[in-house]
This record gives sequence, structure tokens and C-alpha cells, in this order.
Amino acid sequence: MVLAVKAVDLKIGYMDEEEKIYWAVRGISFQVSEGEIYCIVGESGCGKSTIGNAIAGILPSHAVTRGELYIYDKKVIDYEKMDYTGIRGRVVSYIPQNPGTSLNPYETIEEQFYHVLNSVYGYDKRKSVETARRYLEMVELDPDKVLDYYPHELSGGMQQRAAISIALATGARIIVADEPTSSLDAHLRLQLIRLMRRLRDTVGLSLILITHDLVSAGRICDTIAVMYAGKIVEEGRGGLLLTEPLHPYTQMLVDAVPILGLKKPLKSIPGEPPQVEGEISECVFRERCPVAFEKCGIHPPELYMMERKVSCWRYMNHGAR
Ligand SMILES: Nc1ncnc2c1ncn2[C@@H]1O[C@H](COP(=O)(O)OP(=O)(O)OP(=O)(O)O)[C@@H](O)[C@H]1O
Repeated sequence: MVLAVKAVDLKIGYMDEEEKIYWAVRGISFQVSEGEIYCIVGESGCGKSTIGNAIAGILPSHAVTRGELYIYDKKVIDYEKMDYTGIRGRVVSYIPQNPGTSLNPYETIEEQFYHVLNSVYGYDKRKSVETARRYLEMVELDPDKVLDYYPHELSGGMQQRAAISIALATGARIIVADEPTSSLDAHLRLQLIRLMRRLRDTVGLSLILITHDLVSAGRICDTIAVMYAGKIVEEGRGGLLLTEPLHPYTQMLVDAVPILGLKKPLKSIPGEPPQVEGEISECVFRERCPVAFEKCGIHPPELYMMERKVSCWRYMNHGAR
């Protein structure tokens, strides 16, 4: 198994003007295999985009890091140091929530392909158009209807596909997509989910998806990581994690989601995530957890149970290792 991404006790914070660090990601370890679709879900502010940005190599200059992050064999984060040479925009590409913002509004799609392919591979116009046609077809866009268009002349779904095809044409083997389905209607969402799965199957693309959308995550992802307050509290195979959530936070997230065809009362999650600058020395979910007990006042364990990772003391005696 080839690993596309590996994080080891990764911490990412943001330094303010007084040089105080707010830790948005508080020591997480995970792996994404080549060709895997890995989703990161969780409430707003839990650190999902920070991880996505770290993988894509687009953290801001006031970000501080600890631990390690590998993209294939290259250590891009080594404690405080970051080095994305040859990785950023090449091996890894980032598709933002609104893909229109990653495309140049003043250039046609053909011109955008040319600029990228000319600077990366030195292609001339003819070779660039040939390549663009191939990659547009790969994402199910008709080159004759897209190449001469400016981004604003394309729908949101088409812009997203065009951005993905430019990323693939530059040789991206990992795509980080932040909230890729949130601006799409149900039909386009399903189309995009199918496309991502097909690209995974045909070109072995690894996808890191950052989303609030638990239902799409369950449909599309091989693995789901549930984040809370900068920690991964549960990680496991997509479908299983949603049908049999173990961590109390995952259970509450699932209870808060409407499922088509299933009548169930929707529950909100009372309370707010902790806003703590420094280390959190207890289970990050303790304050909001309906089943917390004494032991939760100390760090939760990292448990592995039948291919599932769950960070909760309640499973300590359930065959975990
Ligand atoms: N550039 C930044 N500078 C300072 N703080 C930041 C920056 N980006 C994110 N943060 C802070 O880091 C924490 C995690 O934010 P992040 O955007 O990673 O979470 P998220 O789970 O992706 O949230 P959302 O779904 O709302 O985008 C938040 O408290 C946020 O305010």
C-alpha cells in the first residue's frame, strides 16, 4: 500500500500579533492511501480547512507547525519547518469551495490550460489544446463547449470540473477539495460524487474532501475522519461510521442530519466547542458529552477497534487495542 499522505502528531496553530499561538489542530495522526477518498467532517471551526490547507501547502505565513506531515515520501512539515518544493500545485492541487475563485476571470479555459501547461511542461499552444481536450473529456466536459469560455460563462459545477481537469493535467495525484458539494444542487452533487469516484478508480487519484455534508461524505468516501476541537475523535470506513457511530460526538452529528426516506426527529448539539489557546488536558468533547464520566477529565485514549479509531474512554474495555 502506497501512502499519499501521512500525518504524525501534527499540530497547526496561528500566531497573533502578541505572538500567542492558537492551536487549531492539536496533535493528529492519520494516513491516506493512494487512490483513497478521505473525508474530514466536523462543525465549523474544528480545524478541517487548516488540515486541508496544510496538505495543499497553502497555510498562511502566521501559521506555526509541530509534528510531521508527508506527501508521498517528501516530509513537507518537519516540526517547525515547511518545504513544499515540487509538491504544491504539482503533486497536490487545491480546489476551493467556490472554484470560480481559483480560475482566472480574464482568461478563457483554453488560455488557462496553456499558461499552466506551458510553465510546468513547456507545451506550445497546439500541444496544450490537445492535452486540455483530453483532460476536459476525463471530467465529462465537452471541450468544444468549454475551451473558448471565460469562467463566469460556466455554471458552478462546470467551473469545478474545469478546475479539477486543470489540476489533473498538471500531474496532480492528490486533490484537496474544500466543501466541494456545498454550492451544488442535489443532481450536480450526485454527478460530482460519481466523477470523483471514477477518477479514483481510473487514474488512482487520492482525494481529501473537507465537508459539513455528512450524507455526501457517507456516499463518496472510503474513510471518514470526524474532527472536534482540533482532534480526530473517530475515524473509520465511511458507511460504517455513519450507520454505527461510536464516539458520542459522531452519534450526535449523525442524529442532527436528515436522511432521505427516514422519518426521525432531528437533534441539535447543545453547547459550543471549546475556545482554548493552549493544550486541552482532558477529552476535548467532555463539556458537551452526554455520557462523560470521571475518566474523561484526563486525555482520551487513542483506541483501535476493528479498523476503527475512536478516541473515547467508554470503549476502553470493548476489545480495543
Ligand atoms: N488564517 C487564519 N488565521 C488565524 N486563525 C485562523 C485562520 N484560519 C483558521 N483560523 C482559526 O482556526 C480554527 C480552525 O479553523 P478552520 O477554518 O480550520 O476550521 P473549519 O473546521 O474548516 O471551519 P469552517 O468549516 O468554518 O471552515 C478556527 O478557530 C479559526 O478561527
